[in-house]
Amino acid sequence: MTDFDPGAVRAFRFLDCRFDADTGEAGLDYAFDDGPVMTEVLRFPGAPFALDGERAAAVQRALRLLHLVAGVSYYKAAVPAEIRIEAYDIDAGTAALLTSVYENGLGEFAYRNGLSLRGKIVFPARGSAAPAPPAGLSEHAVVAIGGGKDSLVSIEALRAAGVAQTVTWVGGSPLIAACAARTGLPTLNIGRALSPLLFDLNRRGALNGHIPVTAVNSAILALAALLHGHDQVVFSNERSASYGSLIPGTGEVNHQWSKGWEFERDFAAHLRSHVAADLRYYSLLRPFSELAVARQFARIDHYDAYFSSCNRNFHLLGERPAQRWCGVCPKCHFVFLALAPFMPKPRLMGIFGRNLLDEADQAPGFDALMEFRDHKPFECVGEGRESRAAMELLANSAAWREDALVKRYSREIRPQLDPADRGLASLLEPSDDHGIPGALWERLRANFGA
Ligand SMILES: CC(=O)N[C@H]1[C@@H](OP(=O)(O)OP(=O)(O)OC[C@H]2O[C@@H](n3ccc(=O)[nH]c3=O)[C@H](O)[C@@H]2O)O[C@H](CO)[C@@H](O)[C@@H]1O[C@H](C)C(=O)N[C@@H](C)C(=O)N[C@@H](CCC(=O)O)C(=O)O
Ligand SMILES: Nc1ncnc2c1ncn2[C@@H]1O[C@H](COP(=O)(O)OP(=O)(O)OP(=O)(O)O)[C@@H](O)[C@H]1O
Repeated sequence: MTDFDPGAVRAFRFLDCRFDADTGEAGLDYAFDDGPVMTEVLRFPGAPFALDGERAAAVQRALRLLHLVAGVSYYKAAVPAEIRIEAYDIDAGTAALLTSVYENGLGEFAYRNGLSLRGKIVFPARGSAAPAPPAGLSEHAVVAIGGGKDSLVSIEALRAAGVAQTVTWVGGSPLIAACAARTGLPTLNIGRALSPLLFDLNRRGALNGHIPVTAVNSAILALAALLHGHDQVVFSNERSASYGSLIPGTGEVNHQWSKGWEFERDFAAHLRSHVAADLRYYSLLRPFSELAVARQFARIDHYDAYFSSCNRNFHLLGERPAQRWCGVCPKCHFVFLALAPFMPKPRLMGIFGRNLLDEADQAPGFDALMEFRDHKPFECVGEGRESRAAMELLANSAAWREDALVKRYSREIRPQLDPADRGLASLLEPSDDHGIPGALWERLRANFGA
């Protein structure tokens, strides 16, 4: 049935949002024109919450920010020309942040749907906002866990640095729950249910595509931190996430824009200025490349039988893979390639249950990672130069050089590359763009050394 016509919708409406401190349940309401109310529901464990004074006010501001950011899932179903915010006003700074999140975060969605959204997403701003005061938060990290290698590297780095942390995730993934339990640390699992009406619209002809899910999770964790009186939200987005896929004729399209530095910098500044002056948001892995993070992950084997970076595990609806690693998607290809230079071969094959680099029919997947005759896939994978550098290391390794795809690289791809295009050293150097607190950064830098 395709009876929903996105082109006929005039306005997307942010109706209202509410939080019940006795139950820990939040409701976020949206609608198209005069259509039914679409409600997203979040459940924050730990209720009842005793909130008063500045912390109660900060929670209310964080709730509104979440309402505005999470609206992207619903807005994208029709991308109408008008946006209305009906229960409260936002200032120009908030409107600018949201325009950036919607325009950039829906970049892949727009490209795949043949739409041009630049300059067309207008959040109505009214009035001004006073700078947010501190909310009396205590030093404690709410650290996001996604079930893959990156957040586990951060969790272990925070543990080594002696930072108190609660391992936190959104949604009902059993895989993430198992990884979180394996850390042996305090955990927090936040429930999130999208409105069933959205899935109904999808079946009836709505526009669909990728949304900036890390922006949504960031807003959820910011609210969780305030509810628990914690002063920092820590993500594990690496430097490579700031670089998109280069599409001939279109330019750069970044699947993981909300994992990039631009989003992190702007969102962190917004939380401090508009939500609570003492709430920090940063990515612990921001200065590092995917390869530097993979090298760090290879130094511990505590999670080998638990983690997975394969996104096929994380669908809300439908099938999940029988194994933790499907072995054929871009994330499986990339993580196998990135870990191979830093892990004993039997260990890596034990994790994946197979040797992806000896499967000749998987050549197109690895070619795309290296940006050879294809663009980098729309997935959370490293830069092309990282994949080339990893393959170069394997081509020089007795353990790997006879495997089908490594041999093919040496024979067909390597001769076409400039040596500067396949070097490792510069990729392991940390960069300066990050928001990690000073003392922690010094310890982390030492911990990540060669
Ligand atoms: C797991 C996954 O990759 N899902 C993407 C997929 O969704 P699909 O239709 O196959 O199924 P479901 O995940 O079950 O979702 C059902 C529909 O629900 C809507 N929806 C879902 C989550 C949400 O937050 N908002 C939503 O509106 C949507 O209409 C779904 O069809 O394809 C979708 C369309 O391309 C993607 O939007 C789904 O991506 C999820 C939001 C997701 O969690 N993806 C992460 C695994 C992911 O891509 N992470 C990125 C981070 C990128 C970023 O910008 O933050 C990464 O690791 O690189
Ligand atoms: N369900 C979730 N709830 C909260 N945070 C999440 C969730 N899924 C992912 N994240 C966080 O989003 C960021 C990006 O996720 P990403 O999948 O890249 O990381 P990962 O799962 O730790 O590692 P990998 O890159 O190996 O998959 C990480 O900080 C991760 O902790």
